[in-house]
Order: sequence, then structure tokens, then C-alpha cells
Amino acid sequence: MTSNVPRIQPSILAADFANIQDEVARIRSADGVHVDVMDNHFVPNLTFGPQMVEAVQRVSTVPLDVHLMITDADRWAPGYAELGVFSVTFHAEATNDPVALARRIRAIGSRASLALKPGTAVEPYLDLLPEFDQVLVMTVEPGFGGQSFMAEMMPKLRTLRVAAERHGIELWLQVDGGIALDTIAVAAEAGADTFVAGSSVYGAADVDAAIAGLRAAAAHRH
Ligand SMILES: O=C(CO)[C@@H](O)[C@H](O)COP(=O)(O)O
Ligand SMILES: [Fe+2]
Repeated sequence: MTSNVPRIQPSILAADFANIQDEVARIRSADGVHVDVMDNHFVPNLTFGPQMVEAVQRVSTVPLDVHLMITDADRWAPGYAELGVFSVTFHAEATNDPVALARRIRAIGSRASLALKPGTAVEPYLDLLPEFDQVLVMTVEPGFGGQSFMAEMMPKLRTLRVAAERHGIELWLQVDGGIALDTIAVAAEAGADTFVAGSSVYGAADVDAAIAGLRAAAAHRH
């Protein structure tokens, strides 16, 4: 995945599941593909498991950014790293030991990413940031695409950006939920550099134009 910012990662949650190979090919101009794994327990929705992630990995020309919305991440997340995906995101609310899990994911060879639900404070994690490659600040309640962007999450991004600079680390700051042309600049200005976009990309008539438009709107603020 390019380390050039801003990075745009369309979410295949908004794609046509009956046509997934073409849907993944359609976003080849993006910086990655975001794959939302949901288990009907951590969130009230059910999507894919490792078999589907492996299939997407086989046909994708862009790196896979796997977002695990599952309980018991300590048990299941390493298996996704073993598929060879670029990045594995697990939720802070779903692990007993985020540092140990991040170390396992990194040792297997994927980037380790920590996600925070809207109600989860960022402060307890600030001293641990060097253990992670990315932090995902959710800007909707996880579970569904097509929800409204929560601008009140922006202080978390600012806090994370300052803390990453204090640590002197290259931490990717990802936002997920309601990212569109009218919200991406706000998130970029608050410090995000990596943007998940489901409906605003897959719902567009011209997917390449949507990706380019998002990139331009976010770049404006960097
Ligand atoms: O993780 C999630 C939802 O829980 C996301 O990745 C959604 O897929 C984003 O969809 P949009 O809000 O961009 O439509
Ligand atoms: Fe997601």
C-alpha cells in the first residue's frame, strides 16, 4: 500500500456481493480495499470470515485492510494475519491484551491496527502507540454502512496525532464511517491520513472519479 497520503480504501461492505471479483477490480485506483468482518456478536450484522478474505486477497490488485468487528479478537485475529493480508485491525473492546495481540500480528507479518468505537476513550492507549502501525477511529457505530459521520470524534484524531508525534512514530490514522466528499476534509484536518469509504465510492456512478475526488478533498487539508 502506498505510504503517500491521503490513502483511500473503499469498503466492500457497500459492493455487490454477488459479483465480488469485479467489484474488487473496479477499485484498482484506490490505495487498498477495506474488508469488514462482522460476527453477529460484536456487532448486530454478519459478513465474511477467513475464507472470503482469502478469496478477496487472491483477486485483489490492491492491499487488504481487514477490519475485524468480532468478539474474542485474541483468538481469531492472528488467523487473518496468516492469510498474508496487509493490515489487521482489531477492536480495543474485543481484546484482553491489545499489546500482546499487536505483537502476534506483527510477528506474523501484517500491520497491527487498533480500532476504537465512538464510546471508547483514546487516552488509555496513548502510551502504547509504538506497538501499533495504525489506529482506526470509528466515526459511526460499527455494524453497518451508510450511516452519518460523527464529527464529534475529531478530538480523538487530534489527540492521537499529537501523541504519535511525541513518540516520533509513523502511525497511520484511519477513519471509518460516513466518509464522503463533504466530510473527508474535516477528518483530514483533524489528523487522519487513511480513509475508509463504502457508500460514497461504491454508490458512485464513476468509481475512479469518486476515489480521485476524495483524495483531492483530503489532500487539500494536508
Ligand atoms: O466498518 C464499517 C461499518 O461498521 C465500515 O467500514 C463501513 O463499511 C463504512 O461504510 P460507509 O459509512 O462509508 O458507507
Ligand atoms: Fe470498517
